[in-house]
Amino acid sequence: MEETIQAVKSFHEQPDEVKAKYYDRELTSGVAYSSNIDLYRAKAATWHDYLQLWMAPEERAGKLEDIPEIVRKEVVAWDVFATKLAEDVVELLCEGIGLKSTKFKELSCSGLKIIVGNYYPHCPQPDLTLGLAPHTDSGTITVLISNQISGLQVKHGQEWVDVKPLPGAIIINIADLLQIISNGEYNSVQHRVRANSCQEARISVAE
Ligand SMILES: O=C(O)CCC(=O)C(=O)O
Ligand SMILES: [Fe+2]
Repeated sequence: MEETIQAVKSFHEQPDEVKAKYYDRELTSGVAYSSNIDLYRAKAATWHDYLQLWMAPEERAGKLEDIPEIVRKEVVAWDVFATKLAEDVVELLCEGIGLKSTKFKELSCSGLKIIVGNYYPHCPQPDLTLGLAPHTDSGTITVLISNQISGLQVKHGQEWVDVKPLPGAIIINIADLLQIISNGEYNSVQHRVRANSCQEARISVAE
């Protein structure tokens, strides 16, 4: 976990010329490095950069050599770990509503896997924007880790609630597809990230 976060940090802290090779706003396959996803839609630029890596299905995933070397080993290891964890959690969620444990896997039929390495640099005017705008994730579930800088908030009723970073913690977000295939028994969680007011960058990795 620590190595994955550190590798994502190292990628983002390289000189712009190195990262520019990966700059791409077409996010439908392979490897793309970009910043504030809603650049051309939102009124205020959200304060974050990200490295997006398609890991599956095979026809969308880049070749192993296309993954920037600075994160390659860590990201591949994280993919194995997070995939197994996600499968185990999805089975438990299935059993949790009285279905046989493989039911969601049969229904989700997506097999999409995307790793996003987020980087939230210090924002000099954090009251004027967000790190990442409110959204729900599109897949089944998201496995999320971050460094110890706060910022993630989830919507609970009408309130935005801070998710306090805990050392070694892994966050599981229910996403849209699971809400659909569970007939709304599980709700896709709205979340956002505050602009980072700390001097140290906030790093998160979502898959
Ligand atoms: O940075 C975070 O904690 C959340 C990231 C996130 O929501 C996402 O990548 O979809
Ligand atoms: Fe998200």
